[in-house]
Amino acid sequence: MNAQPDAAIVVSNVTVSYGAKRALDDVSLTVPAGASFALLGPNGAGKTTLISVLCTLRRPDRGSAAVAGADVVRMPTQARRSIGVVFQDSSLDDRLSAWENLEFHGLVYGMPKKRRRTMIEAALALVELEEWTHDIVRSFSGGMRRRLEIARALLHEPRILFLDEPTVGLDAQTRQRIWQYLETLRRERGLTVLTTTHYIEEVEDADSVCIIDQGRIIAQDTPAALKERFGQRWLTVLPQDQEAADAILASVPQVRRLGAQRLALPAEDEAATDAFLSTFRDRLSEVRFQPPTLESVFLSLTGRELRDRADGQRDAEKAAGRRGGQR
Ligand SMILES: Nc1ncnc2c1ncn2[C@@H]1O[C@H](COP(=O)(O)OP(=O)(O)OP(=O)(O)O)[C@@H](O)[C@H]1O
Repeated sequence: MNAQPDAAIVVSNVTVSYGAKRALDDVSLTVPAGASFALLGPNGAGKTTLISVLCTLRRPDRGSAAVAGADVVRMPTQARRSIGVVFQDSSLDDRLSAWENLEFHGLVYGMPKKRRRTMIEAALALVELEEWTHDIVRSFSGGMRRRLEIARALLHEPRILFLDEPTVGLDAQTRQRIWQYLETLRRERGLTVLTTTHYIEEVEDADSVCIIDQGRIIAQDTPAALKERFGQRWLTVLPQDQEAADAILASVPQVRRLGAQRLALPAEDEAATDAFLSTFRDRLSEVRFQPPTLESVFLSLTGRELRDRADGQRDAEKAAGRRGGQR
């Protein structure tokens, strides 16, 4: 692997399989130091697997990866010291208080007592949990737990922070707050932040977005450049009934299904769009033009919507499993 001095993360041709299932297929990417980098992809794309490799939890079958200049296979201890991780599923001990959870983490990292104390206080202040310092985590809401996990991930002052779907199942306000903490950290401490998500709206402000699908990277650039290159205007329609949907699908080859009921067709060709609407308008109960979005980038690249119907259900299940009460 070529050393890249200003790169926080370098992944080179990484392949990982679980039995016959190839979760990552020849993945390469570079994340500059201090960047906010979003890994965007549907369920099962390989996002968690990539984070596991970068966190030294899973050895790649092929290829190599380095964080803050430390190869994750050859120098795992050094690699671990430079990263903080917020896993998809909560790994807090909910029988302990917020302070005790952080104290335990500080001990694991061999932080001396005085520094532990200072850092715990600072981390709890950052995520606005000082008031709940000595409360038992079991009584915390989903949002409070996530904030505490972020505080814990930062305790040993890592240079890189990995967050695997940090806002799944949280309400919009809490999600926004979490992104604010991360942005502050990045600006003030030069932290590199790699986040996985399937919430498109959350990656609009990232420096770089990497779209991953079925274990392969299919595009990587700034959100604006991705939209410019791959984004299309789409016309999405809701046929009045199944018969109308079947008629459209049979006669317009470029139409794609969107979820269970809606159909979409590229709207770049005005004449073709007008012809479509004059033929089918009476059989449609909803017509919408969509400007280029990252969602349309994903659709153009894969022929599928990023957020399928199962997602909402999955988010709700995750949230239910995670939430200890609402505050
Ligand atoms: N321990 C495992 N054993 C077998 N297959 C696995 C294992 N972990 C992941 N996979 C499979 O590897 C693929 C990639 O999974 P991964 O969890 O990395 O995706 P993801 O993008 O993080 O999805 P999600 O958002 O659902 O977590 C999926 O097809 C998944 O079913």
